[in-house]
Amino acid sequence: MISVIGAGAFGTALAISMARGGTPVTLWARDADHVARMQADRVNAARLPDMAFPEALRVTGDITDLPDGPALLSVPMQKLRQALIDAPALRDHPLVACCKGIELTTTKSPSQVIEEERPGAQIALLTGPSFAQDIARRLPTALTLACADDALGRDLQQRLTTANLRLYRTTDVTGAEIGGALKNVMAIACGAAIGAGLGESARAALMTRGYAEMQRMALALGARPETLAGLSGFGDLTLTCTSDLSRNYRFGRSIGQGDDFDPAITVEGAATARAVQAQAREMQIDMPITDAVVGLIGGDLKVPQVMDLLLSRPLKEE
Ligand SMILES: NC(=O)C1=CN([C@@H]2O[C@H](COP(=O)(O)OP(=O)(O)OC[C@H]3O[C@@H](n4cnc5c(N)ncnc54)[C@H](OP(=O)(O)O)[C@@H]3O)[C@@H](O)[C@H]2O)C=CC1
Ligand SMILES: O=C(CO)COP(=O)(O)O
Repeated sequence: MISVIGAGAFGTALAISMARGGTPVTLWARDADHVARMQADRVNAARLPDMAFPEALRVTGDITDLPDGPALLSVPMQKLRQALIDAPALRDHPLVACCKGIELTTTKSPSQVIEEERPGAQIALLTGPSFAQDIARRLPTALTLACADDALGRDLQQRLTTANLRLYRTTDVTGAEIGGALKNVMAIACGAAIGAGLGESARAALMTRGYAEMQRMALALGARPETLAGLSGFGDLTLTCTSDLSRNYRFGRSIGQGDDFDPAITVEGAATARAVQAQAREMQIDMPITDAVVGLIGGDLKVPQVMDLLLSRPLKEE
């Protein structure tokens, strides 16, 4: 039995994929009207249209109505702490964070926020390159299941793998979290470059130097280099920086084009860029692309100024 907390695009896609194999899945949403619509229509028209719910998927608005077994926390990073505060019934379940980002107010990662709110809880992270639409459409996807406790990680890997969702395991939670958080920041930078007409070569440079920033921060925090080279780092960076399906990329592109962007759309990299900048400054790590993204989002910099700043940095070894 599996619970999914948060009926956004990703939580709904995971719930659909896991229930298709016959595993009973309970999908919890906070809004009573949304719950009623999903129960009546057997589809999440608001967040993941046209994807019918399998029989084994049950929708509830009652947080005390969750079965035993792992609970997948699928809310945006900046809402994770509040979701845990609002869900006291979530106590003995293994908690699997499905969000990508760093908390702006504390510079904590998903697992650190969960540990603060539920000391001693069994914690894991599900991350990596996958669009909700692809998972729900049964397209093949591969993700990282990160868990410091290898025995728990093995158990969750077995329970959460589905016919189209292949999970790889790691005990390097820090590496997986930093990769997932920072790739969104780099996707905003790439979107801005493409939106401003700077071309594919500029995007390749930003992806590569962005990867160097991801590694610099992750390794300083004790992560393993191979995690960054895996699905949760290189894999997700590639997907998010190159696809129109990515909200972070599209947000960046709108900045590059000087267009408005719907503020209701989840763009994890925006708050995370500011959180990472604060953390990098404290750790004295050089993160020029992250700095540029913060400047672009705040409106302090325009894309041509950013390119001048990045291109005029002192020449150095790669
Ligand atoms: N979409 C995707 O393709 C992927 C997303 N992810 C990650 O998954 C996470 C969630 O993203 P996604 O599902 O796309 O987001 P969406 O914007 O589709 O949905 C967010 C969901 O979170 C709910 N929510 C917000 N605040 C709270 C709260 N305090 N308590 C409970 N629920 C809350 C919202 O509820 P309400 O509707 O009531 O506002 C909504 O259902 C992000 O970190 C994202 O990076 C990872 C891989 C793929
Ligand atoms: O994390 C994702 C793909 O792995 C989804 O990316 P966006 O949040 O940018 O849409």
